[in-house]
Amino acid sequence: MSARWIDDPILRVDALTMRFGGLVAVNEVSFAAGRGDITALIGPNGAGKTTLFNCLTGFYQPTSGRIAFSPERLDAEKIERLTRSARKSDGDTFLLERMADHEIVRKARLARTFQNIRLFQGMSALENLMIAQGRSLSRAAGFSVLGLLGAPSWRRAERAAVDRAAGWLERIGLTGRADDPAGELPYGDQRRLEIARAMCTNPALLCLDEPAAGLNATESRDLADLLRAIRDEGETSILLIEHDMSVVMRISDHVVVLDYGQKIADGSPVEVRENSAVIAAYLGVEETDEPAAEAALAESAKTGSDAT
Ligand SMILES: Nc1ncnc2c1ncn2[C@@H]1O[C@H](COP(=O)(O)OP(=O)(O)OP(=O)(O)O)[C@@H](O)[C@H]1O
Repeated sequence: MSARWIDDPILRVDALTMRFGGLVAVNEVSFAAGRGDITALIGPNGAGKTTLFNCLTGFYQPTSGRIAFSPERLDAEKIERLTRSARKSDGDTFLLERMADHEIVRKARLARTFQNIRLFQGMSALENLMIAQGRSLSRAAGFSVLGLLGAPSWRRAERAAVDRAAGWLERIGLTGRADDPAGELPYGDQRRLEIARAMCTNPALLCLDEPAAGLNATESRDLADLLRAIRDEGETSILLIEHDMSVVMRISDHVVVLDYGQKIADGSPVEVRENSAVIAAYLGVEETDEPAAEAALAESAKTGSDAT
């Protein structure tokens, strides 16, 4: 079967391990995420999902392993050459485990959101989206005050930043609340604003840590629609951690399952849903109780049957 995560990965994780003292939170995990795909990382509590995310986005320095990423094209030979050198990148190919978090955001174009909302609560919705673009605005000004005062490139960049922010506010239905403090928006709106903020950095890969957490059924459905639309526009691939199986099954092209720090399954949503190890581990039941577990998984994913 042809799959983008095999034929055209944007991200390849090889034998990634993260230890905290004696605890192995992520144990020799390998997988790829397809360019243009929505890839879901699932697993029971404590499986190592957030730790893996933190390694991808430079919050943790992994104990060992390699994380190769390219917004354009992952080339195996280039990755091997890069691995043998001490360099962090070669053109548009990056080894993320060698990079700091700010470099990963800026140079490799990965953006992430967190389990807990991290908006600037006292700033307006619009300001949150403008701040996300601060770096490209500073670059347009040549990182100088004189640039701010005179450069046409700054004015063009500022216009583009405002347009982008306004476009995202409209898209997430918050135009009317552009000037309201982010912290006063309903929870579901804050979640979508966080995604919009990440999208304002023009990411090649958007990493979302439990974006549906705390959302009601309607908000979850809106979120799924938003993520599918982002994917379908073709500029941004998505990697998400999610416990809500209805969202996972509805939108994912590819699902990777962790349990106790190890990968136990990797495939299409249907393949993973029918995998007995996943049924047993993800639902935390004994293998002998698999029929009951399978029924429960099918129930939790039943609203995902409209997968595209
Ligand atoms: N900074 C840390 N120091 C020590 N142990 C940690 C640290 N971060 C995570 N762990 C441990 O690593 C393991 C994996 O945790 P992690 O948060 O990655 O799991 P998870 O799959 O994201 O879980 P959840 O779904 O509950 O968020 C857990 O046993 C956790 O206690």
